[in-house]
Amino acid sequence: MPEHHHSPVSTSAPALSSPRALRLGIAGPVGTGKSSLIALICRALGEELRLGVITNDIYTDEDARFLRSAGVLEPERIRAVETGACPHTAIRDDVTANLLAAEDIERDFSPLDAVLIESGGDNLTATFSPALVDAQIFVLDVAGGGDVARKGGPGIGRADLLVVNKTDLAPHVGVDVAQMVADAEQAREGRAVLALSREDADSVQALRRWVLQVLAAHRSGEHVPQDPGPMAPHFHADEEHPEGGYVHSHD
Ligand SMILES: Nc1nc2c(ncn2[C@@H]2O[C@H](COP(=O)(O)OP(=O)(O)OP(=O)(O)O)[C@@H](O)[C@H]2O)c(=O)[nH]1
Repeated sequence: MPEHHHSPVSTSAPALSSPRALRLGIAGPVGTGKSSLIALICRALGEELRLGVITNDIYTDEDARFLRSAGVLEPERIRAVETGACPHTAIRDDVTANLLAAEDIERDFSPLDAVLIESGGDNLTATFSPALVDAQIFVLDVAGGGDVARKGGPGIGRADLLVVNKTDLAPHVGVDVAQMVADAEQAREGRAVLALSREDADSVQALRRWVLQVLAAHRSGEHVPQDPGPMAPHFHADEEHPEGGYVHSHD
């Protein structure tokens, strides 16, 4: 056999010249609407962009199943990482499982424009490592109270976009959305804040524009991934533990 052989891969366009998919993280406390926001992005952009989704849950693939049943993307384009432990670890300290999932989905559906990665867990300050995502959205909702945005934390203060979600509920929970957005803008020193509701088409359009803008900046090389900083120490419930759980941090 000769030493050399012809590669079936075209050599005219080196793979490195096309930037890989934008990896966009979505974090935020439990129930603020992360899965729903991913569904909104898929509905608003699924026709014009090639998308993939990765969800993180401790022991289930519940979020992935919700998104598959919402019918916003082909089911194969939605994958679950079961973290088996603190889901924040899988997006912050040991991102291996998520990186592998991102690389797999990018390869299987090549080329993809963006991969949306949903954080699991319940912590108010969960942040993604810039080793995993190029940009991140932090989601709060009005039902969590108007004060949350003002109190801040790494995700709230320094994510690329802060979403104040479910604004349609504001009148029912006595929250002044304009005030909550103003407080958030102050806590974020002018970084982007978006008041969102799935009931408000204009706000969904604004979310769509933001994603397209970040994608364009990622492709042109203008976008520089930021690290919002490690999340604050937090409590994990654990039945086996004598005190019912333990506090740990991701420094
Ligand atoms: N009124 C209203 N409800 C919403 C909106 N977006 C999401 N929800 C509801 O909020 C609840 C939580 O939404 P999810 O998308 O499951 O939230 P999540 O953050 O992914 O939840 P976990 O994965 O459990 O952390 C669901 O009952 C949604 O239907 C919204 O814009 N307005």
